[in-house]
Amino acid sequence: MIEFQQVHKRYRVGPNEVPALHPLDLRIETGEVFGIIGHSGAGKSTLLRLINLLERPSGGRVLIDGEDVTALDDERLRALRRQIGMIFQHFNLLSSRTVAGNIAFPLELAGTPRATIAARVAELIERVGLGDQANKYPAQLSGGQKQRVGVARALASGPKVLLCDEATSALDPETTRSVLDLIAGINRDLGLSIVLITHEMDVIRRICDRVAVLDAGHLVESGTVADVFLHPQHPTTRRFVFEAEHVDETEQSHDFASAPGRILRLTFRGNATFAPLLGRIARETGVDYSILSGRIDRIKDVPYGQLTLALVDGDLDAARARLLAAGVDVEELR
Ligand SMILES: Nc1ncnc2c1ncn2[C@@H]1O[C@H](COP(=O)(O)OP(=O)(O)OP(=O)(O)O)[C@@H](O)[C@H]1O
Repeated sequence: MIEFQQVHKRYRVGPNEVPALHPLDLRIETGEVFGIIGHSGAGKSTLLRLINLLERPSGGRVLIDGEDVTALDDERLRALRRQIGMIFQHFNLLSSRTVAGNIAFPLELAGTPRATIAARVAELIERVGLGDQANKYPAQLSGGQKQRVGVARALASGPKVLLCDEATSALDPETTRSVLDLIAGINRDLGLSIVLITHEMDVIRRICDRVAVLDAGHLVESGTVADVFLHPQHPTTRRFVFEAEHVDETEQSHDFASAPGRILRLTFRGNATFAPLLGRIARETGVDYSILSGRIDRIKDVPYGQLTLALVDGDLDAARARLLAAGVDVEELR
């Protein structure tokens, strides 16, 4: 478990101290995929780099499995860093070394015996799906392949935590999906805790269990991805969600203004997404409805549906009560 307790960070710029993170508390559970989302300059990299002490907090404590990492001496800090792998937006591979050589590098630095390195590298190359690329150089690889090397290198010393610093931001959408699937598989198979930072809600939606939203150095919202994604509270979170869904909030409220009756937003999760509820409840309660907007998608592996309806006639309160009883989240928009 990684815990931030009243952690804050200021950078010294010339004679001034500039705040990058205001005091925040955050807990990342062992084995989860935790996402941190925010716009450029929000403090995401700073927060991530406080975990392996690439940055030191200006105040507060960072605990890993109950141990205050800011109090570690150099030797124990080196040991801690071996427990924490990291991958980067621009891969940070050594261009003069092959795929195998890049993956072997941290093991060589740690003084691991040659035979052990060779076996471990072969296993990692298979693990990240680069079986036939071991002797290629980074310049001969695609972006997705380079990031697979980055992942293998980060896993080389058998870490408990993997930090991902905008790991897919330089990749096209299809490659992004395949690298995210690789990371999700590593979390599932090896039980590693994963902390990733991104400015894309789609990345969060695809692989994270929980998410924290940073805005100008403040932690403004956190929770399960389903709760935050389906019911965003803070304006910054709402912007991320609407952006991911290609929804223009102003246009939408204009459309809704001309719809008749009451307006409800229904959120279906899991199996309720595919249940034939609406037609039945409309018939039973005499309510008529028109669909103003809707989507069906997935959050990680769980399907969800979100529909905004304009409801007229019939017994609207009975319809609402039946939806609630069927496990549908109901929000009254008007
Ligand atoms: N080494 C540094 N010295 C001075 N200021 C810094 C330093 N690193 C970051 N900052 C400032 O701290 C704030 C947070 O930066 P940080 O890189 O953590 O944000 P970010 O959310 O990761 O942004 P981006 O997505 O652009 O990388 C920004 O205002 C940035 O300019």
